[in-house]
Amino acid sequence: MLEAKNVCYEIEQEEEPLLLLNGVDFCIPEGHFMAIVGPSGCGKTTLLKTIAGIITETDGHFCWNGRNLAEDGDFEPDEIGYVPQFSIAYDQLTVDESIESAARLRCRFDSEDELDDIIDKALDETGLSEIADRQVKHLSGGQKRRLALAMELVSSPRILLCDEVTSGLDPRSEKEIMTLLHDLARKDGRIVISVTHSLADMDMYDSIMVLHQGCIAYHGSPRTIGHYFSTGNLEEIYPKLALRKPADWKQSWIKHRESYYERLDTEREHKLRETGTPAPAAKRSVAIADENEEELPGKPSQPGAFSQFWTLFSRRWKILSRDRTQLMLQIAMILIFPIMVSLFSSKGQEQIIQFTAERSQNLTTEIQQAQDVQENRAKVGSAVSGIIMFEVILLGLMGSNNAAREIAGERLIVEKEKFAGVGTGAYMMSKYAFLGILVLVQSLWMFAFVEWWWPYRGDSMTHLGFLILANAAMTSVCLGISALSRTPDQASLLSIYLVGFQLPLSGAVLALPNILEPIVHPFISAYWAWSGSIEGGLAENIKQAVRAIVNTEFSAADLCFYILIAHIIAGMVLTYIGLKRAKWD
Ligand SMILES: Nc1ncnc2c1ncn2[C@@H]1O[C@H](COP(=O)(O)OP(=O)(O)OP(=O)(O)O)[C@@H](O)[C@H]1O
Repeated sequence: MLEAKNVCYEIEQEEEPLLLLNGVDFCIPEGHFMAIVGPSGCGKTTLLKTIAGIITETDGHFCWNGRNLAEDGDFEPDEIGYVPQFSIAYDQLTVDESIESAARLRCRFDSEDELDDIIDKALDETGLSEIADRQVKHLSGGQKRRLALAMELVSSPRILLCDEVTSGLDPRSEKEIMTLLHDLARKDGRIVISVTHSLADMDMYDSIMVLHQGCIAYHGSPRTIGHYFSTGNLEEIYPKLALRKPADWKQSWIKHRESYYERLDTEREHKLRETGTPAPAAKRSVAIADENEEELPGKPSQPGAFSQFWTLFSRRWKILSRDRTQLMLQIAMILIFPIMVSLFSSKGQEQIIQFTAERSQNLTTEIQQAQDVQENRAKVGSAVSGIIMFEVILLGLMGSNNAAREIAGERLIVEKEKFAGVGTGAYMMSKYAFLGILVLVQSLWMFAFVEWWWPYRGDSMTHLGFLILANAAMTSVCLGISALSRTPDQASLLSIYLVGFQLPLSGAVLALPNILEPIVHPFISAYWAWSGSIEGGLAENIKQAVRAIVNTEFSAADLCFYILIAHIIAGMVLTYIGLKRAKWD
């Protein structure tokens, strides 16, 4: 039994308190199918979110089978299912894969056969078996709603909360979804609460709650709603609500509540007798439940963190492999960026070869050609510095492209999956593992391709290490931005700015004013990768040539290494903080 006891939800708006839920009281027994209706903005979704625990009531509390959810802990993730207004399935996956992914993330099972049974049951209950292999992007609106329900059913929740799951559907699909919800309430004694705008087929519900500006104006049988509002036409209820203040409706309901609840009890007992189900001890209106009520047997528990990580990680690869645009962009960047560096490097190559050759000749020849060497040295220094910085900047750009939308672009799905029990750590590590592979492929290919055209003069492995770190640092920081941003566009914009500032603020082109350098450089990963690669890896004569043309001080390779690692860690911390914060809106 689910009870609400004087639940209020208040927010501050323009420094004024605004009561979105005003003393909501109700009691819903098992196997009950309830609609929450009311004019737009009356607080339906807010009530659903407080029941789900997505937002916390500012006064009052909910009880679930006698358990005070505010004091004794919220619902377990597998006790409650929440079908939001937005889609929670990836377009690139099939119906079957979406349900499988939901099941792997939410349920612990002993064998693949058990998993198959869970998936088949969800497909069967929602009537999706025949289109199990169809991709989500090809589903109709009604089929998508069914899929959302199927993804909730994998954990056999005792309460199913549905937010506008019939909105935008044609009358036939709407009826089908309502019949499905009705049947789901009848099965396993599940409570199904459906927020809806539609006043069609109200008879299918066991009870209807009418909300008016956060107050309950009515909660009772669909057969008595017309009598309560003194109208034979349900469409007239909303205009009638506007005729009285919400507080008056609330008082009126409190006065008449008991008699309407008794009628609801009678109807319920009648229904139970019809279906041959024994009546539970507690009636809905009395609000007394057995605190020691047993859990339904056979409920699957949550899977471990590694299992969730692996499901998320493999799902991410599957989505990438089927997302043509993303895949083509990745391939284009991986292939084209190194070609760009190599093309630009070809001009400096001749001088570098000459310069290196001259240095290897005997001393007398070198002195004779000293003037030429001086000239060449400037060209070589500028070419080597430019090529390394070009590689670093392009890898930074790839890093930003890798990560900027990675979390912000699927934020609502993340929230939904967290709500269903997916751990923040598992989610975060799946992103780092996925992006880590991209970083390695991008950096290795950039290094190998450019190396082939323009062999690095010095310790190539050090150079490679700094290229990987440059990409990893930018990827990690941009993932942090993505986790903290409100929208994918905001995350993209911030990340692009971050990349855009790397070159001018690195000091590779023009030295920064002395006063700014120590303040700005710690945040510029391109500086540390460029500096580390030059200081730590280049042959001494080339290093001297670079030093001669750059006014910026280089830092020791060890320091560059540690600062880039610090950038990666800072990105991880930001990502964790961003993921921990709930961002449903
Ligand atoms: N975080 C918030 N800040 C300010 N106002 C809010 C916030 N959340 C909700 N509201 C306001 O509270 C009221 C109730 O919102 P809610 O989404 O619960 O309404 P609803 O009945 O579900 O509306 P609809 O039927 O249009 O979806 C609305 O006026 C909404 O603008």
